[in-house]
Amino acid sequence: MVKSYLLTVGDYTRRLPIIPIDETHGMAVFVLLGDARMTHESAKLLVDKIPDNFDYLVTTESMGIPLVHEMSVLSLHSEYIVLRQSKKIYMQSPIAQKDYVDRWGNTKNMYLDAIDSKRLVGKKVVIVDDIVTSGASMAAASELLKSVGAKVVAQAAILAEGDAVHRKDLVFLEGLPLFEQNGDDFEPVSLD
Ligand SMILES: O=P(O)(O)OC[C@H]1O[C@H](OP(=O)(O)OP(=O)(O)O)[C@H](O)[C@@H]1O
Ligand SMILES: Nc1ncnc2[nH]cnc12
Repeated sequence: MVKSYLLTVGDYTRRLPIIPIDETHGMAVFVLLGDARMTHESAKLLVDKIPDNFDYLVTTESMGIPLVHEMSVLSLHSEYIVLRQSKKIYMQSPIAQKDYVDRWGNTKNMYLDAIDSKRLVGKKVVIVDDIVTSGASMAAASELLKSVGAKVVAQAAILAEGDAVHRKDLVFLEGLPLFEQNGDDFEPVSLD
């Protein structure tokens, strides 16, 4: 019985609080933003696992941003691309991946600045995120990138949560279980 979950990535261990996500399930909350050591460690390990030969790392805001920044520095790529969750006034002709359904059942959009889309035509990209759960964000990013002519050569995340551990098309560092509620406590759902 646990109310927190100990996660180790490389040399660092974090105690993740478990919160209820519905009446019967819980999730261990992994917040990368602000954790410079974990970001650096994860970036170092992920860079070693993705193909060497790519043009851009791409992420969806927001938690993936520090990670792709660090991975770009480590892999000697001077630029990276961020897909936005809202349309910004300064975006010129933003390209939208519309109405994808996230794992909470919410309808979301994803936007790419047309300036970035021009840079991506025919380029090899690696999509990076902090965590993949339902895969909805990664799938929407992949569709959007392919629609502008980029070639997705790998998909990578620090954590694969729940059933995402079984994905063969995902490079990841660690599995993170989902949890079943048992009274006031939570038990991890097996990742097997
Ligand atoms: O595989 P999925 O079910 O799509 O879940 C994973 C996504 O959820 C989180 O992002 P969120 O949309 O919560 O935004 P954030 O990065 O700003 O926290 C996380 O950073 C991933 O992008
Ligand atoms: N376990 C988790 N912690 C924080 N954000 C998430 N988004 C999806 N799964 C998450």
